[in-house]
Amino acid sequence: MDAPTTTSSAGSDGSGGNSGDWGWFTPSRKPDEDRRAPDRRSGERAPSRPVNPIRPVGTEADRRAPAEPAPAPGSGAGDRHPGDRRTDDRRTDDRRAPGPAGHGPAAPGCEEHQRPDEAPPAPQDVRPGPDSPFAVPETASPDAILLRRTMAEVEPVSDKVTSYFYALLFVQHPELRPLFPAAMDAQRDRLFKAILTAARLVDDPDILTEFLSRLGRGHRKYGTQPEHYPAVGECLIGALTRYAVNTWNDEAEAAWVRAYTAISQIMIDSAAEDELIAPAWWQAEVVGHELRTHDIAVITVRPDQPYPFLAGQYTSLETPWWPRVWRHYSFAAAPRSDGLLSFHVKAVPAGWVSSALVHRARPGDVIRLGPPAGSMTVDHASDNGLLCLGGGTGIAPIKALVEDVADHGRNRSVEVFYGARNDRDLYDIDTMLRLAQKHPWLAVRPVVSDGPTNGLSGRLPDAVRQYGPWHAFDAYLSGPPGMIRSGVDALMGIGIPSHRIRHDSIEELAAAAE
Ligand SMILES: NC(=O)C1=CN([C@@H]2O[C@H](COP(=O)(O)OP(=O)(O)OC[C@H]3O[C@@H](n4cnc5c(N)ncnc54)[C@H](O)[C@@H]3O)[C@@H](O)[C@H]2O)C=CC1
Repeated sequence: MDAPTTTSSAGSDGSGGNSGDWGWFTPSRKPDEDRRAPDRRSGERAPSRPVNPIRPVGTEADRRAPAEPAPAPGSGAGDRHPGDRRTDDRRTDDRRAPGPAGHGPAAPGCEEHQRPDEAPPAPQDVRPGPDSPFAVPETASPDAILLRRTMAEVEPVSDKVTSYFYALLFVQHPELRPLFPAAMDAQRDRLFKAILTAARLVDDPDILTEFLSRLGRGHRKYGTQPEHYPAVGECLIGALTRYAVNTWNDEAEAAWVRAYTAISQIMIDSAAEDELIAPAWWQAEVVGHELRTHDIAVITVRPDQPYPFLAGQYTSLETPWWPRVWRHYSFAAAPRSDGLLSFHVKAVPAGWVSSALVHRARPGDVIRLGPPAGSMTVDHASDNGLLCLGGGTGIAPIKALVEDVADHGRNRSVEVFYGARNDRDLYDIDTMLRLAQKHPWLAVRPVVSDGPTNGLSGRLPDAVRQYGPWHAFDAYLSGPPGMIRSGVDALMGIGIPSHRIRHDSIEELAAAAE
């Protein structure tokens, strides 16, 4: 979320608070292909910890009750500065069920909940259409049909559902508030989106288990405990009950309770297994901070204990200045013998974490790292070449991949197209060209889209089309979401099949860019 999140790589720092791995899921691989933890001891399993059954919050009468227009903790008006760690303002006096008229918790931002004197919305046909993300496949199980119907109904009002969900959660369970960032802006839809993703995958147990296991492990760094899951489940059901007025009934509720119970169980079990082999987070001291442009820094850190990862992966990172706000960054170097890790960070407008890392962090500061994640890694069993497109700071994991190929000594052909808006933004070109001088199997081509250059002009995908042939190459893309989208289209257009194209989750990159 972040309080439960993840998948692919990153470098993401949108504005607002969030944490975690929620939105990062691209179901690209089956669990047996997951190479997330190179040193994971596969045989050892933690005993399953049964999840408590969840109990729906509220009653039929409550559903129609209005919300009291008071801000919920962390919801705008009531928010403190996100850096403020105080937790002494828990609204224990508000600890009551979402209640009869006038006593229910307000959704953040005082959103318009239904008033008691309003007629309930007329029942409508809310069956998901064929183009809906919640379209019901013919093979769907009865539970999946019920879940998808609910989702299709609440999706257009997901903002309200999410606000109400968090209002319920923080009023009913104030003890959970400190697990979340002080400012909830970006966090708000992460948890809910992840729940919906899980519910959508309910008929695909392999992918669902992979997603939830990653999520469960990723939640350890937020301090999530097994006993928190029923609380979240109750409030989820409470929010759905209120907003899925057309599709909610006993059957739907039972399906959601079953789904949520199964979801929680997988997350709890994977967290328990992970506890046996890895810390919930790593502390890392900043040992190098190099400002490459006015807004891009290369930061080197020393973890307090060994940090196993693969080149091409990313991690989540929390700074001391914005507690509980986690951002994703890719490792900018392959694993090193001295254990140091490096990141490329661009300060984006209203990006709290990125701005702090670029303009405030200094050697000696201590940050926290979550576990490694992402599947944009090199298949060392293949002889294919690597075609790499790195846009802006998206060059960071590409550099790590190049080093990884070099470390494996197989001299596979690697062709890097390094895109930037202008020459000045090619902040890592010297490093990349040095690598190319050292390794005859590596070619690096700078591509500048918005200004004069002595190199290639235009957009990365167009530049790639001018070269090739690429039929014996696997493709790796890293950069802004628009570049990934157009890059994937271009590569598929020139005949590279989708299973040989790797990139981080576009959804997450897009969310981070908001
Ligand atoms: N720092 C890190 O570790 C990582 C960062 N990222 C992501 O990379 C991005 C880097 O942002 P900036 O450096 O500001 O890059 P930018 O916005 O300056 O663009 C970099 C390159 O991508 C091209 N590009 C941008 N939009 C495009 C589109 N719609 N179609 C085709 N080409 C397009 C540009 O022409 C330029 O060549 C961020 O979204 C970040 O989340 C991705 C992976 C790792």
